[in-house]
Amino acid sequence: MASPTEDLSHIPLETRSIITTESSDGIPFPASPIPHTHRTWARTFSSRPEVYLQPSTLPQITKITNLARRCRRRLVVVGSGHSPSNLTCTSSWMVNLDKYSRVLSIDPTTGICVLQSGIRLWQLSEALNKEGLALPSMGSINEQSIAGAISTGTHGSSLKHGLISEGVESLKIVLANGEEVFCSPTERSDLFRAALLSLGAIGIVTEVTFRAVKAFSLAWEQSIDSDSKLFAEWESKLWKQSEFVRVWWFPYMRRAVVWKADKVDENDLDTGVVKNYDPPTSFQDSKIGYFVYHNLLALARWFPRITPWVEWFVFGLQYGFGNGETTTTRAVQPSYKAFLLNCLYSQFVNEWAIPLAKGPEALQRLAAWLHRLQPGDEGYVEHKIPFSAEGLWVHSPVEVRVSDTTVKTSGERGNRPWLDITPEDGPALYLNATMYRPYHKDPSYNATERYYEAFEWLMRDLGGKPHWAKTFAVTPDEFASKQWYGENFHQFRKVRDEVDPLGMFVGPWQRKFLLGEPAEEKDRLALEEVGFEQKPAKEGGYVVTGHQNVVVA
Ligand SMILES: Cc1cc2nc3c(=O)[nH]c(=O)nc-3n(C[C@H](O)[C@H](O)[C@H](O)COP(=O)(O)OP(=O)(O)OC[C@H]3O[C@@H](n4cnc5c(N)ncnc54)[C@H](O)[C@@H]3O)c2cc1C
Ligand SMILES: O=C1O[C@H](CO)C(O)=C1O
Repeated sequence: MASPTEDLSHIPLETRSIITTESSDGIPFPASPIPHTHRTWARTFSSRPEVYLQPSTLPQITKITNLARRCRRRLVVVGSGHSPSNLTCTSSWMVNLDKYSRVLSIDPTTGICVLQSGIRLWQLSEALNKEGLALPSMGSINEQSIAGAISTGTHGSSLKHGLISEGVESLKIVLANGEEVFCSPTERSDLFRAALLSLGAIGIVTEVTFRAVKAFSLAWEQSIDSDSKLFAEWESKLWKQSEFVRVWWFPYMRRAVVWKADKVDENDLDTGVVKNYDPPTSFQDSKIGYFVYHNLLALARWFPRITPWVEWFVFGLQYGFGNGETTTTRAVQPSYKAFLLNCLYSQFVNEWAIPLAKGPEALQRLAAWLHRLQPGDEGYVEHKIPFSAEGLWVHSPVEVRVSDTTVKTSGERGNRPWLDITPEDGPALYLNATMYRPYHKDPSYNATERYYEAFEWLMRDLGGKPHWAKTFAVTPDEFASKQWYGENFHQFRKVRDEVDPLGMFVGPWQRKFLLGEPAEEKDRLALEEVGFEQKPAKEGGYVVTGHQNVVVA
């Protein structure tokens, strides 16, 4: 690494001179020599950090933290930038751990692996597979860093599993004072429960000890059928029929795809009784299907009324126009492949967790609202949503998934994140309302805002809480309210304030949703970043700009 003064000509002189003075220790300050533009996966937000850092050693991470304090800068750690909100945006210092991503050890017998926290889930899956191991459960993609997936409460879909973070045995985290500390369910468990879902507000998670499971293949099948069948089987069978079950619901067709998967017996695979095979290429996985759907979505920006027809046409080609057995697709794939979903285009996603039993009511009320059903209409239920759906057309599917965080995690065991959004006393249902942004252009006629306003109203009415990573319009008071997190929210705050009293890991997102606005400007934290301004970007989405707090208490 060349001398910081040569490399960092794009950063303010004042900061540069501190960095230079502190650089006689021989530890490189791993900053990008050129300005970096950070973009979220969906390109909904971008920002220009003052410095972009990719450390590859612990001393470098420690040095960054110490220098950020000296230079009075906020630090943001970014994984793969897959969180859809402006959570990872900053004009201050951004740290990415793609070069701090080694597997430090794997024990094939116990499944315990020790990981540098920047490792992406696809890299981890590859490394585990070589040792005959796998992740116990996964969400729809494998691009996330392990730390990023943990930090927002990422989940898959299974009643036998909770959040991805339930496999975490212990963590190491570099705190704002530059020290790396260890935490686990039995050592500093308050810190552990905060760091397990930290939204970047606690420190830099540097090392993750994770319990993997024996590698497995999944025999999966999916069929499309009427949603009334789904509701009829909800309690008795739907979510219990296989270890992994996920559903995609199509509100205009009133149909749903059920995907279910079970582990294949190891002996059957070894002896060749069962063989891995991929499913046929689906419409949306083909170049033509991808292109056709993208353009139909673009057309629907101008002619939203065609949206139900687009849904029928595209998903008919994708899953079949009939119902039931004739639409079934099957495959047997290694787990790291079977879980993956083609997420297609830039999108907004608004996802909430509600108690599982409320699922049929949620979907029936949402359908009644979207279809503007009147008493006497087939499928009518009273939706009670106090907003109009007149002239509103929305995209599909709504992703319908489950988890049960009560099986392996709890406060008593010391491994339930303080900010876990799922019920503490039973299984959770996640509803994820997707709105695509064809060619990075938002749907027209305020469709997203209107849809999400109603969707969120309904989710609240059913006792839900929003997924931390995604889009939501929630007031800070709601997060801090008794009904939502009880004491847990305050426990998180207490730990946070103790380990980061100067606000090195606080930006406008954390301020708004986790800390709440201070009574007076002088009460802001010395290192926090403030004042996000969002301006429309030429490429679509928003450019986010913030600045360091200058009012030092
Ligand atoms: C296409 C797509 C599919 C998705 N599928 C699912 C799904 O199936 N289920 C689900 O629950 N979610 C899903 N998500 C959401 C996704 O899993 C989360 O947003 C996850 O946090 C992304 O990981 P990341 O590495 O990109 O983290 P980022 O988005 O970069 O960061 C997320 C948070 O983690 C913090 N962070 C990252 N690294 C560290 C670290 N080392 N130390 C401390 N804090 C850190 C960041 O500061 C930030 O607050 C999906 C998102 C997309 C775009
Ligand atoms: O946020 C998410 O995006 C995909 C859906 O496209 C998914 O499964 C999420 O969760």
